Amino acid sequence: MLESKIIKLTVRDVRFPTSLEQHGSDAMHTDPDYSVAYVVLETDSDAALKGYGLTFTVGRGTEIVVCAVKALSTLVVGKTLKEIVSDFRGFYRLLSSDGQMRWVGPEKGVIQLATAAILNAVWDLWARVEGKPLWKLLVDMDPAKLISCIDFRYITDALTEQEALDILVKAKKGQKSREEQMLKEGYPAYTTSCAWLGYTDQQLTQLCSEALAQGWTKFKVKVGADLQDDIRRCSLIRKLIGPNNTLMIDANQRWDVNEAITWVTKLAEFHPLWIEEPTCPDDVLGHASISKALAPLGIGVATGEQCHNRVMFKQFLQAAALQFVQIDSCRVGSVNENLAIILMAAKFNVPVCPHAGGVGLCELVQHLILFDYISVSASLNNRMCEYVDHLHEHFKSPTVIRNAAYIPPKDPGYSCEMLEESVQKHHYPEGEVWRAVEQQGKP
Ligand SMILES: C[C@H](O)[C@@H](O)[C@@H](O)[C@H](O)C(=O)O
Ligand SMILES: [Mg+2]
Repeated sequence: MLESKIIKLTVRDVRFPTSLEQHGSDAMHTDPDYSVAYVVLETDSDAALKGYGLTFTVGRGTEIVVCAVKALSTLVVGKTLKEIVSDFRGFYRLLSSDGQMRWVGPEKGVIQLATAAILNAVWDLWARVEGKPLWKLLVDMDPAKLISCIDFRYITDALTEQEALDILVKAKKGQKSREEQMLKEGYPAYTTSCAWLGYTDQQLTQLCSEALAQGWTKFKVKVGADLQDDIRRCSLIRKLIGPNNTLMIDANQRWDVNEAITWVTKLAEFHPLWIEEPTCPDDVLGHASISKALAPLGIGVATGEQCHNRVMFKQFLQAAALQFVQIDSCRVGSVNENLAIILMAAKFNVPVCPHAGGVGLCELVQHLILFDYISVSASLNNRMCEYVDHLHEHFKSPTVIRNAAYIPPKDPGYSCEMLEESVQKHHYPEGEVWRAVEQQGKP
């Protein structure tokens, strides 16, 4: 089936009106409608084999991403899966370095989100053809083959191919037992569902108490709009979860560098493990200053959900500007680029704690973090994967959480396939959900 040829790419604008109830709200995104550019690759295979992919976006931005996916589609349609995966590095370059399209990137912003959507669909297709969930495809793959999927251009000063290979070969030891452990216990998660910025104190209290009862021990709170509110909310949640559970705070890029240091210092009494996205996501040296200033308070800096590509992550790592690497399955160039980031994090000995939530981000990124544990880092120390309890019901193979841990998916593929009924209902603007929203006079 590797010979299957991709004969058609469709992409749809699928949005969920999450802003109506303030789900997902933060200091910078006050009314997010969680959305995806949803890609389906059709093949000429007898088995009606398809590959499903997506990238996460927010509301009106989706139509631009859909356009970019269409613009890249000619590079994938007509290729066989074999042609792609036998030189995956070359195919990544073809998409990311196209002579006319790269001007609107390169390897950043909308065009990189579109690249992610397409490549996620290709990886999904490949994993389906191999009959394995994506994490297992990666875990079983020969290290040299894995390395051949990565574009090392611009990162060899931080990580050479040989070093990457050595990391993978070294981590072969104990791989089997780590895989068994994951299948039994799952990968540890934290929840962001309790404390979106637009939630009332009452909602926060209720959701947090429910989460505690379900066994959650690690919680993330949105901060950054108003210091007094932050103090009140952090104090409330710290009281609810007690001194031994873990608290993280997330400012979604709200502050200038010095402001970040002053503000977070005032929240230090609540003992957050990390401050996430304190300032502009491109400001490597700013993050380094914040990291340095907050280290004596025992607070680390986490970032990555809006980090363009492997080159930015390289600089963050080189400058000791982050203490937690937040990979995102849809922001950078799919599995190919995330492999590079995961391996660089291993070289620099910085834990990977993925960003998830949105639509489908949990479904996808669980595969990458399982691979990280089983085949790269071999450690759970200071590591956990984000979980948000929204919109899973729209997926064919939704995430399974047990005892606050991700249970490894079993279905073949990259867990990107959505229920066709959900796609149609939420298709923007003609889906029935959006027609109803419009009739009620909401945005
Ligand atoms: C707009 C989104 O909900 C963000 O607030 C969200 O991704 C967040 O930063 C997170 O870390 O989960
Ligand atoms: Mg965040």
